[in-house]
Amino acid sequence: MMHIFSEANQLNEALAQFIVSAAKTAVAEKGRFTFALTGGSSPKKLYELLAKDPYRNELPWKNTYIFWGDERFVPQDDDRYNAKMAYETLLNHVPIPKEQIYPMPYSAVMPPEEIAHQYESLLKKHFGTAAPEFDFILLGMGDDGHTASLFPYTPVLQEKDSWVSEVYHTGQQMYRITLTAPLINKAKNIAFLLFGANKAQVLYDVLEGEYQPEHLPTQLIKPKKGSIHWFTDEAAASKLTQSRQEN
Ligand SMILES: O=C1O[C@H](COP(=O)(O)O)[C@@H](O)[C@H](O)[C@H]1O
Repeated sequence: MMHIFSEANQLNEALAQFIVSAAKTAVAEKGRFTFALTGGSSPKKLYELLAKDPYRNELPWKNTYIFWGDERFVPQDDDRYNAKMAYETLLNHVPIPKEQIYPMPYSAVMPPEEIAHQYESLLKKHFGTAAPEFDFILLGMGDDGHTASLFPYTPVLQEKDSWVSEVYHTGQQMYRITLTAPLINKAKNIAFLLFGANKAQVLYDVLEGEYQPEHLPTQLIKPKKGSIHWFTDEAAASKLTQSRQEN
């Protein structure tokens, strides 16, 4: 479903309300809300908004468990570390028990494969060995069609069994850790957040172009039972056909 707004503020408010509603539903049904955050620049204002009332007050922090969809394999104090921004804008300002926050760790001595295995074990401990179903996964999308750290033409796109994987980004010469598409697709709610004219062509290609997930990994995101929501501004949605904008 598309949610298109003329202004970034309206978009962030609508997404914040949607998150609150999903969180309340999850807590009412199961007593907890499992929420995977995204990195990149797009969610910064949303996180700042969630850290303020009324959202801060309305979110069930004591029953909320925070995870990440992906992480850059850099030290925790590096500005590129996705969790750093989330702590600074949101998590340091809300009454969530610290032990309910699970950033993807970095280690200078352990290889990224090992960290990916550790994070998968952590998810198994948390969700049990059956298919983990996040209540909410927030995602962004890069200009190249990647989402989380599912980058074009990387082996992780073929992953069928693992829930978490390392991936090497040759351009950035950096390892990343990412949830895999099969795991993301088990989520109850998936919301993409994107802004700006620079995302217009790729959004059109992903939603209305040929299915070529090796080139546009975001096309792999097709929830099995859950729902997918696209929160965008008018600039990002500007190349979509009218009928798509209305769906
Ligand atoms: O590198 C990343 O980029 C994407 C998109 O980021 P944005 O700055 O264009 O919003 C993000 O979804 C991902 O989590 C992050 O690691």
